[in-house]
Amino acid sequence: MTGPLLIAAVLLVVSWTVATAMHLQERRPDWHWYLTGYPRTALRVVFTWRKVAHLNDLTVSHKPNRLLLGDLAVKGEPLRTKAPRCSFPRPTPNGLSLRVRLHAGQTPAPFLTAADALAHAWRMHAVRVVSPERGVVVITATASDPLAHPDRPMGEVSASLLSAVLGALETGGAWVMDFRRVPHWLIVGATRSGKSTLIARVITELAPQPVALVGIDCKGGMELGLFEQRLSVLATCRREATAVLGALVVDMQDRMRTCRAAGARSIWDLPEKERPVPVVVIVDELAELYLTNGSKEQRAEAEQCSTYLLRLAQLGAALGVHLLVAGQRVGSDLGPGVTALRAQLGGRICHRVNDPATAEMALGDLNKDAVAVAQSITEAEQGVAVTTGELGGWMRGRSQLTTPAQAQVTAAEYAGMAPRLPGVVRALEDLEGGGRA
Ligand SMILES: Nc1ncnc2c1ncn2[C@@H]1O[C@H](COP(=O)(O)OP(=O)(O)OP(=O)(O)O)[C@@H](O)[C@H]1O
Repeated sequence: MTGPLLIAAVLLVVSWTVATAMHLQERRPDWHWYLTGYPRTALRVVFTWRKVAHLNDLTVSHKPNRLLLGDLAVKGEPLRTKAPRCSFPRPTPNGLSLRVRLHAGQTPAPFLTAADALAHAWRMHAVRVVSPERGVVVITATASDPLAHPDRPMGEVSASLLSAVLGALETGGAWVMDFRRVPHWLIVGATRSGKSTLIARVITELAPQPVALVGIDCKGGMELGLFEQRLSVLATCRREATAVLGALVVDMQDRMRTCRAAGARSIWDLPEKERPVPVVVIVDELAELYLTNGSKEQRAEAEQCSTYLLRLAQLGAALGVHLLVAGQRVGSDLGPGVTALRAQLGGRICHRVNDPATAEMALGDLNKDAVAVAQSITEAEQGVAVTTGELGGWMRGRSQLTTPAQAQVTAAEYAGMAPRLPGVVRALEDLEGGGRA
């Protein structure tokens, strides 16, 4: 009797364990990883490190080369290789990471080359190698592709003013655009790479917040027009854009005076009741603001527009005026103001690009490694981008797909939240009175 009972009990325990594991995997993939995948993989890394390092030329020779004659080791002493010391793998929500201390004479290059081999040896989805300081490389391995489910980033994200959860990063964590931390952002990418989807996502996230959204879409408002109900102002041609940006510069000067009178260094130091509403200016297709037909009038307008944008970028951070600028290209060929503007846009997001120069322009001045990674994004990877992170680092991320219809619904839902910007609206109305372009 005890035999069947025992079998039944074992079956019960096994099925309960399997059910719990499946539930965890579905609901809390990070816990599932910590409890099952991480211990196994950490041990695999520790026990295979020496061998893997040896096979991938990550070791140094223990004995000096003077014992070698051509390819032969003389004196019959076997050459002993020494793997660099690595820390015990630290768990991350979707993988693990370890620090490797290089031997004298070693460089991070062979570790970068060996990334694929390490991923295979450790049965991981991908391995990334960075060198945060001289003599050290950090190897980060991810167990599954978090970019396959950008709508399900792991870990908690605290919702804060002026921050938007865009999707997931390759670490599995949330990809957050926080304008309080990084005040201005540049988004580049070829056509159909995911720029508009990302903008739609940002607007969807900011719509419920007490933030004024100003749209500048010189393609006749075709993209940002979808969100018009939630926008405080929408400019649909360069003439309107110049008027709107000029009025924002005046508004910014008012803010400056308010701060000075209160002895505050930024609007965030002002008492809440006196604090002006933060503004995010969204520019879709930057090139439209700079391109001219060569006429004197158009060149003057483009120059004026560029000066206003630059001024907002230079002074806006502390005064609660933020820029989110998107375009297919941001080259100096658009005009001299573009390079200066780009330097002010500290946050960079680079989708798939058509030419290496665009990736270089978007990321090259901040991080050279990131340029090569951005260039490797394929056409099938819509929404995937390389984004700059903290301390000059970078990361791949994928935005959560937000369709125009979804964004439109959200914009309509929060239409009543759109703060009024009387000075800016007046500037646009004055222009209409004088005849729109
Ligand atoms: N994060 C994403 N996940 C899945 N699919 C995406 C994502 N982002 C974009 N796509 C797909 O790619 C298509 C093109 O995206 P989007 O319109 O955002 O590109 P774009 O860079 O703005 O192009 P254009 O410059 O021509 O306006 C979308 O219709 C959508 O199907």
